[in-house]
Amino acid sequence: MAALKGLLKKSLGEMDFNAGGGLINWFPGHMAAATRAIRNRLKLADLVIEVRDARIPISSINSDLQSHLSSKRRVIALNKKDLANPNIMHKWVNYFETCKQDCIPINAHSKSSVTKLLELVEFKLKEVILKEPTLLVMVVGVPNVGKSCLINSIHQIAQSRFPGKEKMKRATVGPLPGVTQDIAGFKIANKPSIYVLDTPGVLVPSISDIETGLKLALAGSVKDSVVGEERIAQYLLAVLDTRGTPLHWKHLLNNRRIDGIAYDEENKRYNLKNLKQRRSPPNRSDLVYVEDIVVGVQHALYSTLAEFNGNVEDEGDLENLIDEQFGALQKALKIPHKASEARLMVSKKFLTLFRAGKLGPFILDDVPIANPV
Ligand SMILES: Nc1nc2c(ncn2[C@@H]2O[C@H](COP(=O)(O)OP(=O)(O)OP(=O)(O)O)[C@@H](O)[C@H]2O)c(=O)[nH]1
Repeated sequence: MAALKGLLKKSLGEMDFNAGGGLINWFPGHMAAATRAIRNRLKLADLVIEVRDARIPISSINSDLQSHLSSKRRVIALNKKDLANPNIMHKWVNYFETCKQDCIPINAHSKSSVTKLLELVEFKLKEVILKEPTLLVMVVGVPNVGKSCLINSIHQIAQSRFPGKEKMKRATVGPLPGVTQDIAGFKIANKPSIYVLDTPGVLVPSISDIETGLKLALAGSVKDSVVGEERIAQYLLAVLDTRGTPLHWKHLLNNRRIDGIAYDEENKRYNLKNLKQRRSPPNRSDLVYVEDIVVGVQHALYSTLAEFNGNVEDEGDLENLIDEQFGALQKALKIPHKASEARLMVSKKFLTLFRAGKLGPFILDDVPIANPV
């Protein structure tokens, strides 16, 4: 890991990062104002669903608001669990359990997964509050963690539970008794009535170090243009190499060969002939094409790492390996050799594959030994 950190420092050093944000302008100014607004809105909520990205359960937080959030009734939803490594996810769930913090891995696109989250929310509210006529649940989280998708799924579940009922238009809620505010939400339960507010609170991520910023960028919570796709891709390659991940792909690549994709040593490409013959209907060709690319990318990273004579813990060696991998990826991704912006194009395509989960499930944050959430 020392090599990875050294490499980050070298490649990003000129960006003069410091805890206050340095020269990198990670977020537009108006987001800080949003944090103040959320603080006020949070006062209305009886329970908060804090959505985090399951691939970065700690990096996707707003540390300024953590004390505020943990003092409320809170359920942490680790969203995008379909993109996260289930074995490590299990460790994260244990970790949150040890911290006595309710947490549930979800997929915001899946109705059954969101239903389980709502069951937990109802349970948490009903176990303590029976008399309140109206209870409010607020969804918060940093950008791109899936808040809107979650709220959409909640909306659909609410409609099936209470068909014909209108959205709540007005409710007597607020920090002071008798204060009435216009609030829109979806009813998810009766006795007591529980509503989920239809607008999420967007939290500003806390970026205490460059690696946290890169993890957020990799997960899509920070715009690519802020750090640059090449740096993000370089970071991803460094993580994969130092963890030895591409070496595990050997097994996958072998299985795929059995599936019908044979590697043609002579022409240095995957031969899809058998696969195409066996698979029908023909409109699966797009799928086969993506599969072909993924196999090519995995093979490129596997073979460069397997043949690498250096030490991935050495900063210079790691940098050389990554440079070589950019070249191998360029071939695998079929990017014309002379493309002047080849490295940028490689980075963009490589990141797209990673973000779509095509390179396998991942968790970038390490599970802490202990400590609060
Ligand atoms: N694979 C996967 N993708 C998801 C999941 N939930 C959301 N997404 C995707 O993540 C992206 C961001 O989702 P949004 O719901 O717009 O996220 P948000 O938190 O509302 O984003 P902001 O509006 O930027 O605050 C979209 O492309 C979603 O399709 C999930 O559980 N799994």
